[in-house]
Amino acid sequence: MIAILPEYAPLSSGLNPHHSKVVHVAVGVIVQSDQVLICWRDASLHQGNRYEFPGGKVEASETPLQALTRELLEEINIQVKKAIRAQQLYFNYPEKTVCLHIFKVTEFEGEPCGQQNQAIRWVNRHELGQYQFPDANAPILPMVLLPDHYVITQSQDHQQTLNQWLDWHSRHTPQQAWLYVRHKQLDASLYQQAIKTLSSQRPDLKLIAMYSQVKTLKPLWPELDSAITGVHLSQRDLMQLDNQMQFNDKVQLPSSWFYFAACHDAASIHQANTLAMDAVLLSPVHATSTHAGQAGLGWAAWQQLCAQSNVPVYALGGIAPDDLGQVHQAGGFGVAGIRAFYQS
Ligand SMILES: Nc1nc2c([nH]c(=O)n2[C@@H]2O[C@H](COP(=O)(O)OP(=O)(O)OP(=O)(O)O)[C@@H](O)[C@H]2O)c(=O)[nH]1
Ligand SMILES: [Mg+2]
Repeated sequence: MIAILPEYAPLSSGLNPHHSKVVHVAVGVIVQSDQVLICWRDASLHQGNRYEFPGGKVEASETPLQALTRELLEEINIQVKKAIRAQQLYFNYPEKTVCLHIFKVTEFEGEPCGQQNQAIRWVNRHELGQYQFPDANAPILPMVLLPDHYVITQSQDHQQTLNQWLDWHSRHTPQQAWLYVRHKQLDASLYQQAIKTLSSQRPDLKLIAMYSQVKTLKPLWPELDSAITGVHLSQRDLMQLDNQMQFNDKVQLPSSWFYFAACHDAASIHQANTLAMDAVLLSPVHATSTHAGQAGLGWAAWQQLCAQSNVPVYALGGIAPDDLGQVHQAGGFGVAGIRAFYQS
């Protein structure tokens, strides 16, 4: 969901995040199954007379997470127990530049209650678009729809026909999964067939198509828009795009899609920030048999790169669903993978 506006000021535009004029704000998107908590923002406040996610300014002595914990206690009287680092949104309002440190809060103690008489309400995460938020908030709406798990198709083995490969994925992919349909050997028409087959056999899945295939398919197959949820760019695809304008103009892909990009280094993360990808897959955490000869980054290097991303980061490369807690500890958002993610 490319939501970039000229007011968004990613690091690459020359804005220094440590510049004293940037107001750092910790913001909590509190999620309980499909419900998200929103609060009314009084008309007297900056960007008031709208809904907001609770939070406030980070004080000089605090980390964003400490500020989040303090603000959520002060504003809605809850104790944050688990907060996942999700996004950093730099935005130039006419009056000031803010950096919103967005956390997804999944565990807390206490019953949320407006401590400044502000109205609060739980709304369905699919219906957030019906409410008006401060201008900087647009990328939060797609973020709350992102899954914890991002599943990638297995490679088609030599003894398998395409139909057998599709059948296998139809039978083994978990319910409601987001499935990246990765198949480098198919030409555009077979790839289209594969997407059609999977979306009819498993309408519950959210299919992510290869960006390189979609560029060719798009003019030929208008229904593609509704068959897939998003596209996945390789690091190479990502680095070949010069700027946002080029991305939208050249390929004319719908802005309602989710854009995922593979990243392996700091330059590609920087590019994903600039192009406002919805999420990145940072790999490989560990060496794997699918990418023989490629060394793993290891958690320490992975965490350092992850910290440079302004968009949600999935860990990929020798990762299993059980690693989600460790990924959150390292500042990541979700887990991605191949073998470990299927049902037997
Ligand atoms: N809390 C919050 N602030 C937001 C959001 N989106 C957004 O642009 N902001 C901006 O972030 C800035 C700081 O937020 P705030 O007004 O909550 O700060 P605060 O709780 O420390 O308030 P205070 O300075 O009155 O004590 C404001 O300029 C506000 O417009 C949002 O969703 N939640
Ligand atoms: Mg506040």
